[in-house]
Amino acid sequence: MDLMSSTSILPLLLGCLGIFGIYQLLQRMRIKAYVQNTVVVITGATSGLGRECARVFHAAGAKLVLCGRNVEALEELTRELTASHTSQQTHKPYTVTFDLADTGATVAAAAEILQCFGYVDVLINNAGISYRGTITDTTVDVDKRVMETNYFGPIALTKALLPSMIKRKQGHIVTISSIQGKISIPFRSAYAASKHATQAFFDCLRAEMEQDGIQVTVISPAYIYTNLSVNAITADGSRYGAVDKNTAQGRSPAEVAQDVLAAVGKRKKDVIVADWLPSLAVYLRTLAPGLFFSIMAFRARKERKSKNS
Ligand SMILES: NC(=O)C1=CN([C@@H]2O[C@H](COP(=O)(O)OP(=O)(O)OC[C@H]3O[C@@H](n4cnc5c(N)ncnc54)[C@H](OP(=O)(O)O)[C@@H]3O)[C@@H](O)[C@H]2O)C=CC1
Ligand SMILES: CCCCCCCCCCCCCCCC(=O)OCC(=O)COP(=O)(O)O
Repeated sequence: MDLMSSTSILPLLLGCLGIFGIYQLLQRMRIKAYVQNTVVVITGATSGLGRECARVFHAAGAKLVLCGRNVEALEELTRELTASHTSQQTHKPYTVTFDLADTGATVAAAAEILQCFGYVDVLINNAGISYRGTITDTTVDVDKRVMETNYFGPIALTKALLPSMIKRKQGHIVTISSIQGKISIPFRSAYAASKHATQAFFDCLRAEMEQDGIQVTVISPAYIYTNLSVNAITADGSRYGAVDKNTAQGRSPAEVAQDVLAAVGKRKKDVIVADWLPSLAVYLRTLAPGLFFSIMAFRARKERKSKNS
């Protein structure tokens, strides 16, 4: 009987593994076919997740337009990508420099971006800044600065590029939000608000653009080991300047960039890129809000106490 069941289970297991392998292969082919030779614009390409996305999409054969404020960093990345050798046919990236917090500059940059290859297939709104502070100490100017970069900048760029996508009846808007676009964590008010606004805007956009054949993907990662906390602004607008423990324990940006590529290639609408705890927190916020709020209040008390001691 044992022999019978093991001889019938083994081929079944091998069959399942084979089907899974074929499925994975087909998925990879689908992603590659979607990205190869497509024009992909990446904001915040000078560091962290944006730079890794540039590497991953370049290696997949995309035609890149790399955006940021730091010309030298963009040029250095372009040199690195141009010198890299893969079996895949790759394309030399263009660079466009502008400050997303400046709406006029962003709209002008959109025209420059369109001139690079004549059209845009995929826009990845990745650039962003973080923030740390108590609400009572934070000036409204700081709230506005975070919103300018994380919300108004990406929506201005998206609005400026949309007409050409609508004309072509083709395009894909990708936005890097955060778990903090779904749940709010104490002492991150401006950041969480900007990411919640981002989630809301791009959810509306997805519905409005469906008839025009334009895809919208919102990606919400948990902690990634980048310079985000170093560049974060504080209650008085000064730079935070340190790597937080949570950030240092986060996933590698190269790994998350692979998840971004997969989400784009599979035309996902909304993706959480996180381990079980942040994912559970998102569900808890919806299913047991009272419990979630108590946990956040406890977290705030604990953090305040450790700062004061
Ligand atoms: N790190 C994390 O734990 C997580 C990050 N995210 C999100 O991922 C995205 C990328 O962040 P990450 O790579 O971690 O952080 P980094 O600080 O490493 O990168 C941020 C990028 O945004 C650009 N940027 C910032 N301000 C502006 C501006 N005003 N105009 C133009 N570009 C600007 C920076 O370019 P410049 O050279 O011009 O400064 C830089 O390239 C952000 O949207 C962030 O919110 C989401 C969840 C977790
Ligand atoms: C059994 C119940 C468990 C409920 C657990 C609630 C615990 C809440 C954990 C919340 C983790 C959220 C992680 C969010 C990570 C994230 O998005 O941070 C990335 C950033 O956006 C960067 O932010 P930073 O704060 O580093 O500037």
